[in-house]
Amino acid sequence: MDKIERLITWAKDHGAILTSNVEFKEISPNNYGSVSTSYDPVVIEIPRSLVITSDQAVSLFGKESFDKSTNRLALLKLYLSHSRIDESSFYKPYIDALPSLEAIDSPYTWPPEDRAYIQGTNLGNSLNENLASIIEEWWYALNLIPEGITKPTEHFINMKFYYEYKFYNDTDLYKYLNETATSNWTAFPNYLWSSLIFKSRAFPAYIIDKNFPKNEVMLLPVVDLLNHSPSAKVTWSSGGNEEFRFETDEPVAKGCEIFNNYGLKGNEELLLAYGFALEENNSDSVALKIKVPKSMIEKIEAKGIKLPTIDDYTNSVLDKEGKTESSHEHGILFFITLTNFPENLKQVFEMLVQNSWEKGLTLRMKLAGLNHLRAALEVKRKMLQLNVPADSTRRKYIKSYITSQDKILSSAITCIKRQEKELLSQFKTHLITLKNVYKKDKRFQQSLLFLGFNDFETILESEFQDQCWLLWLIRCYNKSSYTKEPEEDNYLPDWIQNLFRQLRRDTEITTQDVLNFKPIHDNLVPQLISSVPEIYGVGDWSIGEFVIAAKLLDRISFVRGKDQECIIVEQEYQT
Ligand SMILES: C[S@@+](CC[C@H](N)C(=O)[O-])C[C@H]1O[C@@H](n2cnc3c(N)ncnc32)[C@H](O)[C@@H]1O
Repeated sequence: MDKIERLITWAKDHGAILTSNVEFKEISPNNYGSVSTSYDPVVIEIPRSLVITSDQAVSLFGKESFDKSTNRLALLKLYLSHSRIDESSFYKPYIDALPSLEAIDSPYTWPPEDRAYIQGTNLGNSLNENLASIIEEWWYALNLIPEGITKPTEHFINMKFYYEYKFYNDTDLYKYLNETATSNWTAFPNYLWSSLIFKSRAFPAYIIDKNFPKNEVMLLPVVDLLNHSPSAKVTWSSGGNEEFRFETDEPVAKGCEIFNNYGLKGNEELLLAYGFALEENNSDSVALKIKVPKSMIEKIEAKGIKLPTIDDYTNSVLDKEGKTESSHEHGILFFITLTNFPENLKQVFEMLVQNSWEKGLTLRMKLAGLNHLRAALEVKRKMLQLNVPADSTRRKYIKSYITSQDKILSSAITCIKRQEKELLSQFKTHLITLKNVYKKDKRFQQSLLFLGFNDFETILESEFQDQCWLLWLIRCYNKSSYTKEPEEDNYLPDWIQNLFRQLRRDTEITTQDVLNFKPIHDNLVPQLISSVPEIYGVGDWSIGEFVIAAKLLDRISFVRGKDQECIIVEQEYQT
């Protein structure tokens, strides 16, 4: 009799009730599940006596340890590790049928070459941090084991891991996590196994007993053999005897797998806690963490922008532990899905680019915000390694995870581009591109011939745009010196001249500013004065003007897209 048969027999012998169409089998190597043998609804009932709750851990470690503990689950996890060495355990048929750490195949235990594929993803980036928090929890639990409990002979060697793991490289860690005997129950790898068993198989305990706190979990033999389908319609309930009842809402066709529904889980959580990912997963999301100073959070909230709450975090592998609703002290965590691009994420970026001349929400803030956000998403997308060979089940899952992240990021970027395009066309008359300047300011255009720029493309090729902007802004400032220029030959908006003057008056130029801009000034001005004195030999063209021009450009423009095109925005600036 194999381990699954033994488990089912044990469960039935102790009161579990299964409809006759439920058959358990190995669906794929190491992956057990159930199929229906006839077109009928499925019901599985598990009596309370078969369920593992914290009550069992209390009976092993004593009530005192539990009362001392602020983390009851940690002791329950230790209980499960311990139960593997307990040959007389009532739950032995269940414990024996649980998958090994290797079979769960969480990224924690992958070999370094497979972990390398998820580098740059949220999952990859947070893996070591997540592992560290499980190690902390293990350490905490070890210290709660009462004196009277016999520990393995290697117990003190096990404890060394707590102090040494930080010095382990990926290969050391891989070896350590995969080579520890199950009998050594206090060793960290066995605690990790237990953690993953609870992550991937536990149910809320209050379903069978309302006295359990909402966050307490239980293990349900037999029902936890069902695999996950996000489209499965099932009901979990309990009758008067504290039994657990699983039922499918519809009949399951003969030969089809009987699925449970683990809830709305993204691929990141599925891969980390369950060791698999779904190719098509509507619940998938990309988490984006934005670090923002506390004062800015207050400013954002004062504007009425609603930031994500703790509920939004529960499905993420990032930032789960110990978060309070409004702290955001480690960053604000946003979730982007294929169908939902969060408005508040956009609003936060708009606030982040606000400058001291902007009081309300301006057009420049909207455009700059969108561009910064797009850049952040593009960086995230570039980090993804899409070329994972699908030559093993694990790599197939990795590929599904990464492909899905890429799809979500790409759709978010498209959404941003669309919103930007709409703004650009709606407010076209408020925007000044360098190309506009080059076209409209004929005098300026001609003066650039002396620097070797015969057309606008040459400016782009030589990456002279920034310097070009500075020259033109200073020319705007000096507008009053060009009274002899015919109006139609130049383009020097008064509003820019006014802002420049204002900034020139209000700004104290530092030595560092002068040092920064001296090379640009010295490289351009003497040559231009001698070649085009009617433009560059009149008005003010000192280093100070270059400093102010750069500061002004920064305040009245935004930088657009991959080409980093700078565009000036005409709007109300409150100087
Ligand atoms: C609650 S258990 C289900 C029983 C499990 N298959 C077993 O052999 O013990 C959850 C585990 O089943 C596997 N699993 C569940 N749903 C899956 C799916 N849709 N595709 C692939 N593996 C799945 C994963 O290994 C996951 O960690």
